[in-house]
Amino acid sequence: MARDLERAYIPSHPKLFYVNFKPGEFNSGLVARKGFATNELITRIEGTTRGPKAYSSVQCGPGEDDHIELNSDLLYANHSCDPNIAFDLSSRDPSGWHVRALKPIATGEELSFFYPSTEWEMSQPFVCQCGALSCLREIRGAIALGEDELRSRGYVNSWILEAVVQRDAQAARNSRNVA
Ligand SMILES: C[S@@+](CC[C@H](N)C(=O)[O-])C[C@H]1O[C@@H](n2cnc3c(N)ncnc32)[C@H](O)[C@@H]1O
Repeated sequence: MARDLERAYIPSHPKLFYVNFKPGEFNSGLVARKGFATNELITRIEGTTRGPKAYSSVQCGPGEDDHIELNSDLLYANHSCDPNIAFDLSSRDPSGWHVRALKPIATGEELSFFYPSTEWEMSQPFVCQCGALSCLREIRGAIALGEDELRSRGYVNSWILEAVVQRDAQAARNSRNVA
């Protein structure tokens, strides 16, 4: 399958990054074609379409229907527990959605973001192979994480933080009611 995709591949952002196709399912990744400085805008997130939640979609808000397909090489950005880019979709105006660097990135480095920073509950949870010292191992989405854990990964979209705060406040109310 990766072979067929590779044969038909037309880079969407040829000056910024490319897809490193690897054999097998879900093994490919996105690689920087140039260096980026911390906080540098890498690209705006444009040309997206709304769709159902899927392994390929990115959550763009708190609603059930707030999922987009990226329709570009950004699809191949893998998850890392120690990410070097952020998918920032917190703006109410989609023209403000963008990808930026969270740390200095060298040419040839893989670009990866922290999936729970956009996803409340992954459609396809997986065992993480990012290799980071701080690896969480099982990636299920923000639903499985505490606020501090989320905040420690560089960037979290606003509606994810709000959902975590609401969940924790509800849990605190419930435990007070039981006591
Ligand atoms: C949107 S795709 C990312 C591109 C994918 N690697 C590919 O080749 O199509 C998301 C899927 O990639 C895989 N993936 C992404 N990051 C991963 C990681 N850190 N460890 C293991 N699998 C990962 C998972 O199967 C996940 O459902």
